Amino acid sequence: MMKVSVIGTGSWGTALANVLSENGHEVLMWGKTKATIEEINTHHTNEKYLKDIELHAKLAASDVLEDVVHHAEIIIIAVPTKAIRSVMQQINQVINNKKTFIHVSKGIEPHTFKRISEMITEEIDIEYMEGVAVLSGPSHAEELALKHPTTVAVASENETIRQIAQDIFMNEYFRIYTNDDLVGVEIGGALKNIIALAAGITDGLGYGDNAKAALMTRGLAEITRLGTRMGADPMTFLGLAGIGDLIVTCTSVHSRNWKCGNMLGKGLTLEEALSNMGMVVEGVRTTEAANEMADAFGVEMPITQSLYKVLFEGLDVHEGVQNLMNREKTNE
Ligand SMILES: NC(=O)C1=CN([C@@H]2O[C@H](COP(=O)(O)OP(=O)(O)OC[C@H]3O[C@@H](n4cnc5c(N)ncnc54)[C@H](OP(=O)(O)O)[C@@H]3O)[C@@H](O)[C@H]2O)C=CC1
Ligand SMILES: O=C(CO)COP(=O)(O)O
Repeated sequence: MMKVSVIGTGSWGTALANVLSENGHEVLMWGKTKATIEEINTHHTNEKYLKDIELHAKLAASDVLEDVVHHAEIIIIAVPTKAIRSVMQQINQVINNKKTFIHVSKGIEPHTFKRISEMITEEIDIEYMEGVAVLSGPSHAEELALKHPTTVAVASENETIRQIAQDIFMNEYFRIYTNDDLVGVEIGGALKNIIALAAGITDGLGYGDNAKAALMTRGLAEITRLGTRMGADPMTFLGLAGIGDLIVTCTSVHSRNWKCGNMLGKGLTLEEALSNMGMVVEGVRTTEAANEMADAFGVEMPITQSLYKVLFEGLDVHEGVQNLMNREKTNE
């Protein structure tokens, strides 16, 4: 059994830390909100993020980053993409030996187009970096916390790290597949959130399964186009981190991206929809990044580009759908 640290006490960090504790590892979580830390340590719950779930009795949390970083050689990073750089900079201030980072976040940084593993590598001094991996796939925290069968991929350029990640997480309800396509697994997890927002919008507008199936299929085509341009293996997008995660996020009642899109389809503004959520909706910022990337690399991404106009330029959602349907005739 191993010591593992988990950075982030939100829904995904808590669900994964709970699995690691269930698997017998000695887990210490870090979060910035004292009340959450106290609740985890005292009541073994995290009601804001994982309602009605009793956490493993040995799962512990702290708001002292230094203690959590020094606790283990394996560090799980589970904060929203927007917080990655600042959290990694704080970790770099207190780190004192080599660590393996396994991140579970789904996004791309606007303007720089950096993936999460690239941001982590940039922010941690090289002498403290053992390696980095991503864990991603169709997995809502709410279901994993209930021990419902869940499968994900873990990708790293380093085979030993892939195997360590597989070994620490895997159990009878959480099945981990290794994958050597770090770029593809990160890009698939990030870009599916854009399509889930769009699927939420068409559901909110009252369109049915035809529209959603169209978005998922044509969405996968544009994810694959941008992903391969970034160096991913196109086959990755037919796996858990591609189509698998696209299915779960576009069809699940748990998806924050789908829920946010649904509110937009029902007429709420982006600001209103986001303030109703209270949890991270990664797809909004990723749409900004992917829209810039589509322009910069000359990759055709009509769904992403229409959604960008809806989110950031005030395009009416009905018009967004009409624009997509009335594009130039083309081959599949
Ligand atoms: N939820 C899920 O089912 C899944 C989520 N993911 C991905 O995991 C990542 C995290 O998501 P999730 O756990 O759901 O998000 P939540 O919104 O549930 O929680 C976010 C967590 O990050 C913390 N946080 C936010 N900003 C900062 C900051 N600047 N510094 C330190 N901590 C910060 C929050 O702290 P506080 O509470 O103190 O504000 C909170 O603990 C996302 O990229 C998401 O896409 C991936 C698969 C499944
Ligand atoms: O990535 C996820 C499921 O695999 C979580 O999706 P949401 O952020 O839309 O809830």
